[in-house]
Amino acid sequence: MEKNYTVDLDKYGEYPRDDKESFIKELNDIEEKDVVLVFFGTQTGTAEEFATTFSQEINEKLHIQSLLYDIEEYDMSELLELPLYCKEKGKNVVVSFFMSTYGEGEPTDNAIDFWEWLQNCVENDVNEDKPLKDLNYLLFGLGNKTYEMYDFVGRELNRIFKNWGGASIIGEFGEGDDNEDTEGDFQEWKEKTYPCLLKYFQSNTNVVEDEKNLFVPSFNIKYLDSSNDKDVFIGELSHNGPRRWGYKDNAIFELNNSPNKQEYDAKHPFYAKVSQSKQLFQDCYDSYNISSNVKDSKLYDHDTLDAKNICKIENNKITIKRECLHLDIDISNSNITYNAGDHVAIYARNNEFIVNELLSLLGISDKADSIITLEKNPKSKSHIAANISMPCTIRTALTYYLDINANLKIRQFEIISNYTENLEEQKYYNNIIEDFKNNSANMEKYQKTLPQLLKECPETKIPIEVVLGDLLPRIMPRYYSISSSPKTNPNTLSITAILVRYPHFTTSSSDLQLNKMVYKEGLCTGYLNTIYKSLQNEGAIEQMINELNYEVTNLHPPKLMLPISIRESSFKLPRDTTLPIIMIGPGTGIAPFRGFIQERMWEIRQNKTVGKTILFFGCRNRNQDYLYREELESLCNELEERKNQNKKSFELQIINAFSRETNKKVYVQHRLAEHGEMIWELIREKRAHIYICGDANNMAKDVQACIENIAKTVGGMGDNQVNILIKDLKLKGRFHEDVW
Ligand SMILES: Cc1cc2nc3c(=O)[nH]c(=O)nc-3n(C[C@H](O)[C@H](O)[C@H](O)COP(=O)(O)O)c2cc1C
Repeated sequence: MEKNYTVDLDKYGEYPRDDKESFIKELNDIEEKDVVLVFFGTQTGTAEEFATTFSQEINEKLHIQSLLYDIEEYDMSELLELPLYCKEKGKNVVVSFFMSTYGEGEPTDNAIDFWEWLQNCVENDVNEDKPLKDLNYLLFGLGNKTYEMYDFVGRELNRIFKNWGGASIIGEFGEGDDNEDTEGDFQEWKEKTYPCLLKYFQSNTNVVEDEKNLFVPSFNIKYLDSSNDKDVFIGELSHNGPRRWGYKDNAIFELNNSPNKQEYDAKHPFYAKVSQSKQLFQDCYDSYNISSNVKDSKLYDHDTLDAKNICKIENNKITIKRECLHLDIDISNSNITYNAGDHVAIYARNNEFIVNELLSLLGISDKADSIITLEKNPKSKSHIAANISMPCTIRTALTYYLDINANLKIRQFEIISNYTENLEEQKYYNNIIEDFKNNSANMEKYQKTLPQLLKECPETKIPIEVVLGDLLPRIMPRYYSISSSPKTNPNTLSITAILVRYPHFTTSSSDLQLNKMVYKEGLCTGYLNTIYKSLQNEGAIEQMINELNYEVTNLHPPKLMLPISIRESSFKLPRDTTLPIIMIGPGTGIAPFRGFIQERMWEIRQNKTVGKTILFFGCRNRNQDYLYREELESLCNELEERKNQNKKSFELQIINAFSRETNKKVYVQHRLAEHGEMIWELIREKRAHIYICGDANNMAKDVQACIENIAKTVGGMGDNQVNILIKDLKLKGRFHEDVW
């Protein structure tokens, strides 16, 4: 496309990378004059789901063309050119953003380039020019109010756009609070936004909500009779093309087409062998009361989820086993490096049994291994990109690309409701949609996955192109704090994962009464558990190697290997090893601290001077869920012995809070308060670093409040001084949080 409009872009600085697409070019390729551009910045997929819903709904319900974009893939500096381009071409464009906040008020990984560029522009003070003065925008920020920097990215973006002269077409911006009800917030925002959009585009269409069969699938499915092996995706994420695995010298390795040594990153994870895995809890259970409106509490799904061994129902109570896994992941020959405190991304896949179950419920078991592609449906105005890498088999799409384990959201119920002729089922879907409109919190009742819903509503027949193209979100990587130090073993990286399991109650479509118990497993921890269990079988690895074959319809990534990549974190030990550290990490919050302690042990064995190292750890009971107890005790003994032998040693103090050992609930913050004087001395006089890891909702806040209280009671500070102290500690990198 020839650009015959000019803006002096030089002074705004280069966009961070030059491999970006041009959205102006794509805008130019379509005939429509009125267009909404929809960008999303997401880490775990919520912003993408909202952006997709928004984009689809304005196509379907408002009949306005929209284009949906992953912000990472586009040169966002074109925003500055957009007003002029529109003027010249007579286009009417609204840009919309769905942006999540991560870390401590940071952008998501896919928004980093955009964010860097924006910051650079702000530093260069371009707002003098009001470069966006003819740009109309919409913004929905996603965050969680328990974080200090709530919706920082959304708020900051709104501030910058306003400064640059942009105009929000609804006069404000939306925010979704994950701590309360993001979906409800989104619904409210849409209700305000849709009439404004129609008004803006002077459209005569009304928002059509209740008309049936409005939904037009975005794609048609095409079955490929045969396909070149090399083109068929078998579950890999990389844009660089399919991967193959081979086996040589006792090791499985990736057969790489490129002669260069492979660099592994988020788009191309490394398939790592799990070299060791073990259970860390003993006899630990969670108990839930079964409410009186559950008519028939019996276990369901027990074949696929091993429920009989995990849950018990007795006396109106359901008891679910708590388990925590330790996995050592082998990263030798990968070139991967990490630091203690970094995160590892794990790319989970769906449970094989549930995939088979879904295939059967969809009535397409016979087509599971057919190679397909999705092609744009000419009848649809939708411009969404499919969430799967194509061509691939239907089984591959449902195993590796699409999250079939996620609870359905309202938009999905709306789509599904188009695909049943059964009056009971229709009534059921209408009820859910109505209930949600009355109060979005009602969705709590309808937490179910697609396979669960199809079991309840067998007359619902959703075409596979809708399931693959419109219905299911993509599987997003899950992040874990690494629980080891590379200093101890550069070829191993460990994770500590508590298995996510909780009870669910299903309804039957005919009476809307809760009537069956289902126990639900988290996607990634369920996957880790499958690997753990498989590795307990003798000969598991040999069997996996035998399964590596080269028939395209049978090809899959090695089943027992974990696709991983590293995400750097600012949660780091002080470079000066002599400084004391205070670590507070109950439950799996201990993970990075295991790495920190390993690293300090390594330092001392190298004869370095290491400062006082204190860990506050909390759990229920020392005999059930005290993570790494033996290991920690043995390290304390080793240090004691070093002292006795007049070798260099350091003080490792483990202070425990066991919440269920006595009648009184004791948590880490209580133990912290008991040691107030020592904590204060370490902070004020010894330049200690403080680290908090674990639950963001309660623990992290209570711990910070406790430290503030120590500053007041022991340090004699007033409220103002305490605020300054905490800000100062954060600024100087002496107060770190890794919370979720
Ligand atoms: C590790 C982590 C850090 C987070 N940091 C923040 C934050 O600083 N501010 C905020 O408002 N929300 C924060 N959140 C909450 C997310 O923004 C929120 O859950 C959002 O809905 C996620 O959207 P996504 O699925 O599109 O990534 C954080 C969440 C996690 C897991």
